[in-house]
Amino acid sequence: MTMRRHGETPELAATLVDLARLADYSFMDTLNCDPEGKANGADHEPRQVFTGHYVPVKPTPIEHPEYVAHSQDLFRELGFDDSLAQSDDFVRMFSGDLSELPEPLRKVGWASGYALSIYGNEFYRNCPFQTGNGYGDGRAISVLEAVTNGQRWEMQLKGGGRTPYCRGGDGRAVLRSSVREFLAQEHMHALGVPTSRSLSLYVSKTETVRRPWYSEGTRSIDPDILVSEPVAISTRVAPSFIRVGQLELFGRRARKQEHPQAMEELEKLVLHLIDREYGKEIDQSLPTPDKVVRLAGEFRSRLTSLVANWIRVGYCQGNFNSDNCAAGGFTLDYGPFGFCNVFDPHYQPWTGGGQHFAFLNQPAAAERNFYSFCAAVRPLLENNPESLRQLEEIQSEFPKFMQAQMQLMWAAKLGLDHFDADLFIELTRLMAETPVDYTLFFRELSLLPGNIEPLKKSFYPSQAYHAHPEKLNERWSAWLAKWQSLIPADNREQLSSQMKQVNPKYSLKDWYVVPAYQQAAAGDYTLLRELQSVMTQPYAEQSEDIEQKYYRLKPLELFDVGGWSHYSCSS
Ligand SMILES: Nc1ncnc2c1ncn2[C@@H]1O[C@H](COP(=O)(O)OP(=O)(O)OP(=O)(O)O)[C@@H](O)[C@H]1O
Ligand SMILES: [Mg+2]
Repeated sequence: MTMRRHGETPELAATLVDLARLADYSFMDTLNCDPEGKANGADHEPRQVFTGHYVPVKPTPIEHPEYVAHSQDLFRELGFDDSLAQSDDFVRMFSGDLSELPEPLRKVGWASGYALSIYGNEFYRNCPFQTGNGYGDGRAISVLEAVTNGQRWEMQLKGGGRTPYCRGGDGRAVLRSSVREFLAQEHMHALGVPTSRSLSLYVSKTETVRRPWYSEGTRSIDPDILVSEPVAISTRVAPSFIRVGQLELFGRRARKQEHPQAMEELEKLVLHLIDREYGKEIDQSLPTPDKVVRLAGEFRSRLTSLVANWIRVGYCQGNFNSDNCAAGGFTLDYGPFGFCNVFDPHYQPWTGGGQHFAFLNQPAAAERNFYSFCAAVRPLLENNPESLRQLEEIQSEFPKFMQAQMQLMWAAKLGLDHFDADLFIELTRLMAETPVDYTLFFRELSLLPGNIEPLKKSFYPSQAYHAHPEKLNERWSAWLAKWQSLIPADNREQLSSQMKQVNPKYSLKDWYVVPAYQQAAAGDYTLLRELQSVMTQPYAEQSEDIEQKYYRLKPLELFDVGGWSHYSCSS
């Protein structure tokens, strides 16, 4: 699909011919297909999948799809014309109906199995058969691999209907969670944080499903009502959707010698991962054990950098299990995530997630996922003590690398060349005690204030502050003076603009998104479009009107409100 040239008819541009030209399904021959999978993809009942990397599955289209949004940025990168997003055959394909696709596009998509480790502990209970063979993409179905400008992309429908891994679920996603994920992916990309991307979002005008959710204004921790919500399909795009959990599924099978091809299937998946995600970093001609060791080193650097970036922008993934940890080292699965308002090391929007996935615990959670990754690939090194030793060294040095990334990140947020532990510790104390709005504080600091007055814009009213304003103000002033003595005195303008590239002005807080998806459910996409525009340029100052709306403290009455501040389930 190319840019529409002048003089071309919309009908021509709206065909899928160019998309078909970009299509490349060669992986289907490299990887193993589940031998029990039905070739026509009519495989929608939960069942055990014992072998194979993917199962052919036909998506279930949503009824009467309506266009909600597409990512103009990603369309541009792919060379797609914006008008395509609303053209009939594009809408049909990306709302789940593959039945009329021309060759070589395929009328059947695919889903993959994966395993789950929660904070490093292997789980089987999540699988309805208690074996792990029934867990995986329960509602995510890939429909296309395409190569454009030398980059290969996999396109995956989320909410595209049941797969053998649906575990009794309906295979659907609702508009609410789809809007959140759609906006968040493109926002993260604009923030410079590696992520799966958003292609398109369509909603059904007639089909709804019931989900537990929060009544308006409730402070209940758990959802207190069941609501009927329109179903939607969003399409996300990435070089691959291989998760640490997916490597684990095959690693566990190889470790337990579950079937004769188990080791070969693990090796194929690992080589596929390298090809899709690490082709530039890892030499094709190396023997597998060397490739595995290189892979571990590269993944460690991506993962540590990713998590430091999350913390830089105030992001909490919320559910950082191994099955939500992309092996390509980018952000995946925007379910119970959140961007923090108040700085709080324990910030965790998902009430079911526990403290181990909270904001500043994410480096430790990443470490656990990295250990699960190492355990998954280890069987490939069994006969190779030297490679095993190297893998163990890479694993044991994870905390050191993670800490180095964190210190680099904090130094950059503060505009410093070096991390200063004392300055940082006093800052986190002050930020927590006052308390401050994380985004506003660092953005105001990026303007290099001469005194603490401008920083007060980020202070939330609190008893602690009001009880002893002089005391805290004094400590803030002392902190600021010390900070000023550490930043370079010359070229302040350059320092300020550098800090503004690290400290975003806008981030996608939930209290901005709730009204947008509520409006969208009523068929009005005005707010959603505004958020799309504001949040895809998060470092820019933007207009005064936008600043007044989106650069401010969270209203106190919205704290602790279910659906606005926390959720027990987000799907
Ligand atoms: N409505 C549903 N129907 C079928 N399966 C579901 C449904 N909701 C979640 N699942 C499956 O439950 C598992 C855990 O859910 P989780 O919230 O991590 O994933 P998700 O948000 O669906 O997906 P992803 O990780 O692909 O972004 C996943 O395997 C997912 O596919
Ligand atoms: Mg998930």
